[in-house]
Amino acid sequence: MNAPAVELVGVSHSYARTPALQHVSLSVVPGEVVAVTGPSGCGKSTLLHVAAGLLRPQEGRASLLGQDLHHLDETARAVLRRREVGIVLQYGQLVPDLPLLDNVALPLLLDGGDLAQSRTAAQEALERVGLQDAAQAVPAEVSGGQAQRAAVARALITSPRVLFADEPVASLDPAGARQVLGLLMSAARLGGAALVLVTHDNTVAALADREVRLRTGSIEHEAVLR
Ligand SMILES: Nc1ncnc2c1ncn2[C@@H]1O[C@H](COP(=O)(O)OP(=O)(O)OP(=O)(O)O)[C@@H](O)[C@H]1O
Repeated sequence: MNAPAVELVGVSHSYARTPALQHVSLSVVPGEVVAVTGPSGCGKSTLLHVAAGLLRPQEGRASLLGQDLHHLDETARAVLRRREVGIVLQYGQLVPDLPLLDNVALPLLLDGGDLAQSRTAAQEALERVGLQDAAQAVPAEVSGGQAQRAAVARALITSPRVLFADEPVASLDPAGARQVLGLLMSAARLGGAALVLVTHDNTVAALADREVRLRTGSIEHEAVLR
């Protein structure tokens, strides 16, 4: 059995008085695609933020690639995320002042990558999401769907071992959604990345190996799909 790439054990978290997650445990092995589903407000995004080390839960443990996130300081967590993890959050999260090319190159540049090589890799990544002609546009000059595709290109540029995607195709048309899902799925199926896909869309969830359905912060149902 493969060691889990993503692991949550007994995670609970509340915002002020709103409980968002209660005693959630989940592991995802390399190459596995897990869809996290459930109604609005059930805790999907909170789960993803905890699993990616963006939010420290009040109870329980979260590990990435065998490293307990509780034992890493903020800098070490950021380095682990930058090198090994790709994250696509719900609303793009691009740097407003940078052209898409440099937004996508950023994970390589922050890790000391050569500027020209990083930009070449970013241009190739933009081509894979159909944005080769928008490389010099800043995020405010492109549509929501284009910004979302750029965020996917940025998440994939380091060939991460773990991918988290929060509604990655919600703002895309059917062709764009197929393209982006194809890239994320092949990072898992061919590249061996563990992929956690938050979605409210049953047709997207049906592509996963396993579906984990949340309800009011707890796992209500788990189904092996393939
Ligand atoms: N920053 C925050 N401050 C206060 N409450 C929050 C915060 N973020 C989330 N919540 C609350 O925590 C609960 C879980 O929210 P979360 O965003 O994880 O759910 P979700 O399933 O991802 O929702 P959606 O599908 O609408 O994005 C909800 O009741 C939400 O209102």
